[in-house]
Amino acid sequence: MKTSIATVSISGELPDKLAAIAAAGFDGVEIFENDFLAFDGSPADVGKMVRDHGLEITLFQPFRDFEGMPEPHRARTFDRAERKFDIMQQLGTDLLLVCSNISPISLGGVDRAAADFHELGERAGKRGLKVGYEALAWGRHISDHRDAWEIVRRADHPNIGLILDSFHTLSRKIDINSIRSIPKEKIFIVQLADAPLIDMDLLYWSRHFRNMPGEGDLPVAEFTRAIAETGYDGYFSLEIFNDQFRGGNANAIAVDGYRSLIYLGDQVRRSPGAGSLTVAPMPERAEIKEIGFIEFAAADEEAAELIATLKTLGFRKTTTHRSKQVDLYRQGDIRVLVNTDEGGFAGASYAVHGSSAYAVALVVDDAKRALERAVALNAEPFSQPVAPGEVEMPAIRGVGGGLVYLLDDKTDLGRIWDIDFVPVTEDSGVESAGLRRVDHIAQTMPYEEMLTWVLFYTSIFEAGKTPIVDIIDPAGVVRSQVVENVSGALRITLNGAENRRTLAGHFIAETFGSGVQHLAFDTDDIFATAAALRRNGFRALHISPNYYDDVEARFGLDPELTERLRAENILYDRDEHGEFFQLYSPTYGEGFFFEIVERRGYRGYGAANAIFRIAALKKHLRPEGLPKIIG
Ligand SMILES: O=C(O)c1ccc(O)c(O)c1
Ligand SMILES: [Mg+2]
Repeated sequence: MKTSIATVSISGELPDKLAAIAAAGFDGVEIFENDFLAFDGSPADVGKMVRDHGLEITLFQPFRDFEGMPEPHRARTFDRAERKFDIMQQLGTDLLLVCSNISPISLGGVDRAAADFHELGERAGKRGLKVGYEALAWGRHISDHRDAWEIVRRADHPNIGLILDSFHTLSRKIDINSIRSIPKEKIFIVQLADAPLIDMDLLYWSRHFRNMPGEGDLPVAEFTRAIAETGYDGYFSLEIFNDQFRGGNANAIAVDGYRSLIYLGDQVRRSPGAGSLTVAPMPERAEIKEIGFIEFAAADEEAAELIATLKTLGFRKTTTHRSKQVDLYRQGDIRVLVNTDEGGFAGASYAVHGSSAYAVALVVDDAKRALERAVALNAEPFSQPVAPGEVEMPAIRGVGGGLVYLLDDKTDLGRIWDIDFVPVTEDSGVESAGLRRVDHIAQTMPYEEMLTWVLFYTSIFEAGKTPIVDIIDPAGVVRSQVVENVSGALRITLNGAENRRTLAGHFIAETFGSGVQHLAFDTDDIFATAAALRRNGFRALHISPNYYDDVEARFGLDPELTERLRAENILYDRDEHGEFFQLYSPTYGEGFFFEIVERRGYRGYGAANAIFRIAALKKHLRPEGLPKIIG
């Protein structure tokens, strides 16, 4: 599989775009005409710059409003094409993309268009160039790749072929199967883009909302599979028009793009009939069996406050690390590590972000293979020295520069608590609150980063994503999307903040980056848990009484249940699968908090309650700009 990306997909000036594209690992680049026109240098200069980066120019585009023009426009259109051929020869590329005509004066007729292409093929052939025809989803006469293919077929010229673009085909829900009967040598190149499902005008959707394969909702893998089944093994080229990417970080977008293509190739490679596609093999997506631990970096009073909170939540210190200042707090299957070591990555993380849950360990079937896949997908591996005899945990860098450790039961990784830790007996003076496991981990990030991390998790791990929902904060909207696996062992909510006045935005600004903003633990009996927490001295987040009147009316609750919810500050929700109960802590530090949930079949995350608990949580934050009050 040869990889390419259109310059239009990346932010910045042409030289910056090319540098980012090359650094990310692409083999080729489509030169988008506007990027070329805005660049102060000759076509030959651009060609040299591209090749100096080790890239190939896969095509020059777009050439618009060509086929079916009445005279005298027709003659002028051919003159225009000759001028573009001149540029292509100086650039050093042999393929021109012609997109279907949108001009109101263009004439229909498959044979007329085929004749135009035949003549263009003659002219291109004289110069050793080729022309590919692409059906725009909003083309005036041609808006379907099947019609474009019929024109190419009738043009019957070796220098005229078809260009398939997943967006144009999938946005119109055109039968993918129709691709399988196109001869592979007539497919000159394949362009790929995904998009979120939004019901809007096709042109506007395409020009502003495309995203990388796997980031949206279109069946791009099925589309690619159909192409692979033709035997095509040429370039797959990303062509992403996206407002956010245009303003984003060129390097990060290019890395995401490359990851999306490699991941797509891997998905297609695994299906029967895709044998022609040359893709380097990598281990399959790793199945997450449980959350191994969550590790906080903390120091001084913040560490003391965290430990005190963990105790009121019913956690007990059970073991301590042999060589580092790291203690393990346990309850049910939940393991929370508190790392107060000044050395190592935890110390460095603390210095930058303050106390935070900077590392999460995921238990997979085979940690080594999971790491291998992550690295194949350009994740950044992480390691640091360990003391002799201690276990070296494979890890990759995750959200906000934090760590994702990978554990398994196959190796010493499964015995890490016996090897690296020694038991302690400490009377914590608190009772267990019946917390059983981690329900979900909420990571907060700037909105622009969300697609990056959705792709990161779903490409490396066996997990799917839910649609994005809007969470209303009194100071703005926060977008939330869930990455989860079928067993429920992995549930991560990604929250994208657009401004710093929201609870999520405040957290990012004050902790200097993205990270885990809250942890949700699961109980079998929320009322028993609430009572135990109260006895431990835990103070639940106070919820407005108005909420309970509404919830009782909305769900038709028994007033006795409403009264119990109100007394314990428990939030309630229901979906078609069952009921949901939520209890929150106040915020700590710059907006971190804990949540406790009981699921009675319910599958969501209480989005309907978010507006109420966010308003309540925000009351605990110090006002913006005021100095922190100690003590
Ligand atoms: O939006 C457009 O006009 C446009 C141009 C060229 C393409 O290849 C395409 O997919 C869309
Ligand atoms: Mg296209």
